[in-house]
Amino acid sequence: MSSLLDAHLVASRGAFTLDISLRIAPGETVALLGPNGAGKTTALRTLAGLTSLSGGHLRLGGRDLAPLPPEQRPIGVVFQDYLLFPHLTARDNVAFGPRRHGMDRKSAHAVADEWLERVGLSSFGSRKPRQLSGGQAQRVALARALAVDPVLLLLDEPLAALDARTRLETRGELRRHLSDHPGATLLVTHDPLDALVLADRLVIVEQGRVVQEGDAATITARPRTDYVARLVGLNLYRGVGDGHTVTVADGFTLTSTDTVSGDVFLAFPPSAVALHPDQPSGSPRNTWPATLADIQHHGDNLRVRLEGPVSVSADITPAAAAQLDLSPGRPLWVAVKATETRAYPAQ
Ligand SMILES: Nc1ncnc2c1ncn2[C@@H]1O[C@H](COP(=O)(O)OP(=O)(O)OP(=O)(O)O)[C@@H](O)[C@H]1O
Repeated sequence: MSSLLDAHLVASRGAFTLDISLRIAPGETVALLGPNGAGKTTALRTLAGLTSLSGGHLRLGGRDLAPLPPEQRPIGVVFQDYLLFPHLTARDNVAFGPRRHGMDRKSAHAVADEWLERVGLSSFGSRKPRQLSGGQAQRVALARALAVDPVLLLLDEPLAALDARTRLETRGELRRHLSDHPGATLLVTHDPLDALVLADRLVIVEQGRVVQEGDAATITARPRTDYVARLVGLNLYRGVGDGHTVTVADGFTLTSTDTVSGDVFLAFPPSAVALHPDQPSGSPRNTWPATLADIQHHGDNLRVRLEGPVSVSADITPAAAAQLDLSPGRPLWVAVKATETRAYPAQ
């Protein structure tokens, strides 16, 4: 599909340099994920025109946006700090965009009322921002960004301020809107669930560069950095492959049913790891001795971190934990079936 947004964003903020390419097709939602300080907000700011480009290009629907000031860009923005006009009511905040695009007051209010209803705030239209909770203000900001039918919609952690229940509802609501939205959408989020539910494609940035992009299934199956592996909850190792074995640390090899060679990654989920008090015998599995370093709750299970020739996370049930008598420093044996690992080229 041809791109609606075609951008190569190069910009500096202090010592930090952003240099990423982004393409988004009409109707497509792309999630931009990355650790703190990766450059996500800087990317949004360059798209919105709040930080200028020092290189690259920025085209939306074939039109060069780079020379345009923020207010002339056909872009709707919800920033993390969702600045609303403090002196305007919620309704007038949402009506502001349509009014600025030349709509008469009555029609703009009708559009605003419709959007306020969609975000569940129809009875809050006459309130000023200071009379709204953070979550309500965020939803007004969302309504305000959507009310102008933007060609490019930018969402910076749009659900972060909402409580769990409202977040669930609003996420579903947002998903419905995004699937109707003919424009391009860029969503910045720390929440992998938001990304998986809302986005068609993920772009992962670290230190101002794209480290991985693709659909959720591809990224989940084949993470390429520690950050991505943690994000999708996998153990990830880089090593040298030779047939079914991958040397991931000095003299330490793991076995996979995949066939690989050269520079490769090997990944498996914490649920694929079994822990034993003694060396397991007989089965053709990856086994090694390790020491328990940390235990945390993870849903109904426990996630255990072990140190050894490589560090590894394991998910175990509370019952198994009780049997193993887990305490920090406890020596254990780790076992991972070769069939549960995935090995794939790093390049
Ligand atoms: N005004 C500024 N002056 C100098 N450096 C800045 C400025 N704003 C941001 N930076 C730096 O730019 C880098 C990228 O910041 P940015 O806010 O884009 O990251 P982010 O991915 O959005 O992070 P977070 O997830 O924490 O919001 C960081 O190293 C940050 O310290």
